[in-house]
Amino acid sequence: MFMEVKILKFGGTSLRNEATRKYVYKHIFHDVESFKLIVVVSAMGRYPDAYATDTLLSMGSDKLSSSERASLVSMGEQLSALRVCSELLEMGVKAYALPFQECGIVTDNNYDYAKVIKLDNKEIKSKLDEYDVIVVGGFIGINASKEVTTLGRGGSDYSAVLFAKMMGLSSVSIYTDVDGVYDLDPKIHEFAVKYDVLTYDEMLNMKSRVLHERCVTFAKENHITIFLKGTFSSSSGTMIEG
Ligand SMILES: Nc1ncnc2c1ncn2[C@@H]1O[C@H](COP(=O)(O)OP(=O)(O)O)[C@@H](O)[C@H]1O
Ligand SMILES: N[C@@H](CC(=O)OP(=O)(O)O)C(=O)O
Repeated sequence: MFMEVKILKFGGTSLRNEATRKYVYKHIFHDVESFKLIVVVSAMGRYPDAYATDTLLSMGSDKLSSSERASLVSMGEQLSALRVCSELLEMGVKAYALPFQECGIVTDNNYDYAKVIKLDNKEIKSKLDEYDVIVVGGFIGINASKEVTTLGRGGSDYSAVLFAKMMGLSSVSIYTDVDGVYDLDPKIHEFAVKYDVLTYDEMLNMKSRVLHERCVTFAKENHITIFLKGTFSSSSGTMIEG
């Protein structure tokens, strides 16, 4: 039976521990009924959590080359994908953790803030024929020599829209620890007001860290609607489009 593909991205704050990942799996279980899923994951948690990006960075010397630093830091996303995949398999879901070499996001050699030069869906498409859920680390790409590169801090949001483009999809769902985009950071401002809908330009002008700038710019250029939703909430979130 043909099933449409859907992309869900979960940030590090949603993947921090078993309790938070229970909410992640609720969303996956809901959508896997009707779609084949590409689940884009960030590294689990924040510093000093064991495998968070800044924890990994703190283990590396300044003397590492940028390629070595990309290898080190990408391990957070790789571990996260393998852990989420393992937990899904234990729950009976036909899941596969896509290795970074198969991600199809081909970049230049700027290891810290790589520029995407090609999107190749061959590997992911063939795995989607076989599995119901493909779990893939966000924030990472590969260069022409199949070395790992990174897309810039916070770049997993960008990965989500890159996979949408790669698969010819017109929307992505990005889940985070707040239930939408607000006029001010809702964690700091008690009376912040949530937007139901925003244009790409309104989102870019806010300069908020809730979505990576590269993600919104790419979505705008490629007409990809972003649904920003709360992992721990059932509200409809914020829709970002034209
Ligand atoms: N205008 C805003 N609306 C919503 N969240 C915002 C805003 N400005 C800043 N934030 C912050 O963005 C955070 C989500 O981004 P981030 O920490 O990168 O999450 P994730 O781990 O899901 O990638 C929220 O916890 C919130 O504190
Ligand atoms: N883990 C990377 C990439 C990322 O996008 O993470 P998050 O989705 O948790 O903000 C970082 O911290 O930069």
